[in-house]
Amino acid sequence: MIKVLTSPGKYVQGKNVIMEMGEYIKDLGDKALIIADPIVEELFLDDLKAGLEELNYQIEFFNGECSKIEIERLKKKAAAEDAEIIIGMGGGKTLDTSKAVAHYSDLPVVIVPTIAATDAPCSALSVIYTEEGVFEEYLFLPKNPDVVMIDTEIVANAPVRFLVSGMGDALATYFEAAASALTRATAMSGGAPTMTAQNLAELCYNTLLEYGVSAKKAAEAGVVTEALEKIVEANTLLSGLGFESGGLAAAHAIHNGFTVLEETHSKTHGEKVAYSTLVQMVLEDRDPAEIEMVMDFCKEVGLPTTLADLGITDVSDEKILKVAEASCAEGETIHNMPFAVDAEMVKDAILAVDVL
Ligand SMILES: NC(=O)c1ccc[n+]([C@@H]2O[C@H](COP(=O)([O-])OP(=O)(O)OC[C@H]3O[C@@H](n4cnc5c(N)ncnc54)[C@H](O)[C@@H]3O)[C@@H](O)[C@H]2O)c1
Ligand SMILES: [Zn+2]
Repeated sequence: MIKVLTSPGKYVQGKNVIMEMGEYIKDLGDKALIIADPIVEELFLDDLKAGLEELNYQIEFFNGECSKIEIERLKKKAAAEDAEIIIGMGGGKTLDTSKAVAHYSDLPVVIVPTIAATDAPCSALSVIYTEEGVFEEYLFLPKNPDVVMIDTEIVANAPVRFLVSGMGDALATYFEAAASALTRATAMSGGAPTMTAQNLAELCYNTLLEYGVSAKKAAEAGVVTEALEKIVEANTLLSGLGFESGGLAAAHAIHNGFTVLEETHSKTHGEKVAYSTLVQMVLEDRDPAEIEMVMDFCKEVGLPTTLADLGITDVSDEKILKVAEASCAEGETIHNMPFAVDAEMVKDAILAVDVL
């Protein structure tokens, strides 16, 4: 059995690091195409310009969905501009798109998350959606980003819901890695989990339970504290390395299932993943006290624990079965669970979490 751990070339985190961006990327090339979430123009274009003083760059705004059409559009733009580096700046969708554009253009990529809402920044993976926002496929990339740089001042001042969503995404990491370790499933890294990945996933979970509430309060006040720094690292780096090299299992497959319901489209990735983590715990028949502890954590930080919280108010067996069937599609990570899982079981577990 071959074990593989994969990671970005460099991870940089801290207050106002965006002002020093040029320093960390100057060796990668001279001319950059910045693929920016439209929010960048509104909120921190000046800081970005200050951080890139000596670099030659063009900014192109992201269209809103990480779809094949958008990736193709930006790839053409990179070629037209003779870009030597792709810089992705924004939320998970902008970052995933930037990674894919860099891959197809054969260029290095620098990832600058402006929220800590998912574990997308560090991975060698882009999640592709249709133009309508329905999950389409995972695009596996040959390497992780060259640099990931996250400015905690920006994250602390973003809407709190995003930091909480990142905790939801990070919450799944330990449970999915633990399930994958039992089956020794091949993780997204291309090998079985190392001890390192499993321990990072566990550190991620413990950090959430210990510092999650305090970090949320810091973000509500718009201040950078050590607790906030710890949660940003858990959401971005620990969860990223933990899922990619530790393995995914039921929770993310169930998340993908939820995307078939239009009602859940206004909920974030992390919110759907948090609920799906509870569903995985029920499937696993975990100790009710442990499930209750995780539910209490979700309630305390504001993650969904009912289907209504996920936007699904008109609940029917038929509708939830659709979610469950999509979760169990061939090739889904739910099949990394240490026991056979079928759509009926998933449907019942989704409904059970709602009543719990
Ligand atoms: N590739 C991976 O390994 C991986 C892992 C987890 C999730 N994902 C993907 O990530 C995506 C979800 O990412 P997301 O939740 O970040 O969504 P997103 O990229 O849609 O961003 C959410 C919103 O936040 C806004 N935003 C960004 N920065 C902001 C700021 N500082 N202040 C205010 N608003 C800001 C954006 O404009 C956007 O409207 C999904 O497509 C999911 O599949 C990928
Ligand atoms: Zn995720």
